[in-house]
Amino acid sequence: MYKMNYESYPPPFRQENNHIQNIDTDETTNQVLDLDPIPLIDLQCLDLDQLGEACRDWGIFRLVNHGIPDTLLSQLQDQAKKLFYLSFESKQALFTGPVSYFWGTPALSPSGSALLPLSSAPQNINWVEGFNVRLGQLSPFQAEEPMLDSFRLLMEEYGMHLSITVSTIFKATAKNLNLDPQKSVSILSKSSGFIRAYRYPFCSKDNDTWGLNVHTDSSLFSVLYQDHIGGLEVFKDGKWLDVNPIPNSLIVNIGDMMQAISDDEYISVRHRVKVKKQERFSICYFVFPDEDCVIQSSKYKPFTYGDFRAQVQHDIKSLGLKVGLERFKVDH
Ligand SMILES: O=C(O)CCC(=O)C(=O)O
Ligand SMILES: [Fe+2]
Repeated sequence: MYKMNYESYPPPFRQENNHIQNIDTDETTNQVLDLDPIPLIDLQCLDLDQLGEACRDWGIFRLVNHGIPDTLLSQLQDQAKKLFYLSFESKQALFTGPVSYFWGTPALSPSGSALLPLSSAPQNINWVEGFNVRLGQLSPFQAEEPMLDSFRLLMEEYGMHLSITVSTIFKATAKNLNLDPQKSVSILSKSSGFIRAYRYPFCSKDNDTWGLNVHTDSSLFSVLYQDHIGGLEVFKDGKWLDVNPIPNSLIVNIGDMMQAISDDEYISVRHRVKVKKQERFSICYFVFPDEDCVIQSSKYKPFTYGDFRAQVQHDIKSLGLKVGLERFKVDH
């Protein structure tokens, strides 16, 4: 049971009724939601055709029997919440090194700081704050603040579980796409993943404020654990669809790197996050190819993930948006 804490919000997110809303009640947690049409993949009896179909037609699927202990997921969520409820000033001061704090924009540099100063476009602020966790650099780091240190340990454990899960999925997709096993084994980086814990603050405005604007992920795969509030939407056949929160399941997205590797057979799904009249928490894991691994395909010029990331960062700084794979198309 948590109570909202006004001081924990970045100042632009502080609205008059922040203090009365958002007492996490058990009724909402136990709410049973209808299953949406998002494909369901069972990791314990993985069906390659079903998986391939989900990646081709949807670019997103719901993963069940994923093997990640429920207790770990709920501990992670609890610990993230505790950290989000610290005062805004403490969060700004506390998070340095491999765990950084951000708000108002999801566009970060590789070191985890905001790419653009928020003052440059206050009207485009994303209604979100988060912790960015660089998994490869987590181990040697020990936080003095005990709460942060437990968070670090949980993140490390979660990252280990997820790298196994994602590697199983990646191998299955490589088979489904008939990729050369020798080559594909070297694509998935063992060290470059990162995790983001998000809080989408309560928002009373019903205007064009978004938690996250429409985007595709740059990753190979992204794996999302979301709470019971909802807000994530995916674009499918010209329409936006809600991705309902279903207990004990994870959401897997295909990202741009997987779309390129698959020669555009798989879709890097467009998605966005709506703001709600309740706070929402989610935790997202992203996995990438090694920075200097060359991605060969018939649709794109050979490029490395390092090239891609540099281009995305350049476009965000100069145009204010990510152009993405279009930049690397053969006939561009
Ligand atoms: O929080 C969510 O539901 C989605 C997060 C997301 O799309 C992202 O971090 O790229
Ligand atoms: Fe995303």
